[in-house]
Amino acid sequence: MSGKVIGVLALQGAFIEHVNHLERCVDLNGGSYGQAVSVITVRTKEELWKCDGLVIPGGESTAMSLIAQRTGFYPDLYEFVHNKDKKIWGTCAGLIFISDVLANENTLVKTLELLHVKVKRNAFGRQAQSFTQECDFSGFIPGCTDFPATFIRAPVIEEILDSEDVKVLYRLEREGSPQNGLVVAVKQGDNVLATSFHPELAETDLRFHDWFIREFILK
Ligand SMILES: NC(=O)CC[C@H](N)C(=O)O
Repeated sequence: MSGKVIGVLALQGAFIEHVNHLERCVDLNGGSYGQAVSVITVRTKEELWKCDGLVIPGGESTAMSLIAQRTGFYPDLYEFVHNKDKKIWGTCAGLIFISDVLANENTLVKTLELLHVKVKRNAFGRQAQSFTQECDFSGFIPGCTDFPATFIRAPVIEEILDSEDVKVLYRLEREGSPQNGLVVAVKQGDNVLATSFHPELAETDLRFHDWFIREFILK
């Protein structure tokens, strides 16, 4: 099949927002992608193996992990994300689900052991402590100085376990945060991206998803 296929894992959580954002990118910018890009939801292994990349959305990592195990989907997911030719992006619960080690609340989450980091779940507190903060991502997304990043019961990356392979993309500064900020976006090798926040909730702002398509899917 010609062109690239992006899958959005649809077992649980905020997958439809990712699908909408990716489809809008293709509608608006597809002409400059140089090849066809299509977007599908993924619930089965047949759908999964059609994909060149997989977005693992926010939601509840406990539920996502349990559903993957109970439906027998976990082994294929594990194999897929560990294939270095596949481009993987975990947001929020998705970040938790792909990480190696959880610092807390870890009993019910069997992770995919892909991203070499230690993650703290619900690092900013409960739902009521959710927030949107304008972030300067121009260090990795050219010209993107003012992205509205939404954090909902978000995790933070407490420790990078393999500093050769994992590069910090963004450190968030919040009141009370350590001097050099909280790690909320990383890249591992050239095929894995993880963000604590939800770019798919930035209503009309497609810059993050467009960057993901160009820098990961099309490379
Ligand atoms: N918005 C989210 O994805 C929240 C993640 C959730 N707190 C978890 O631990 O899985």
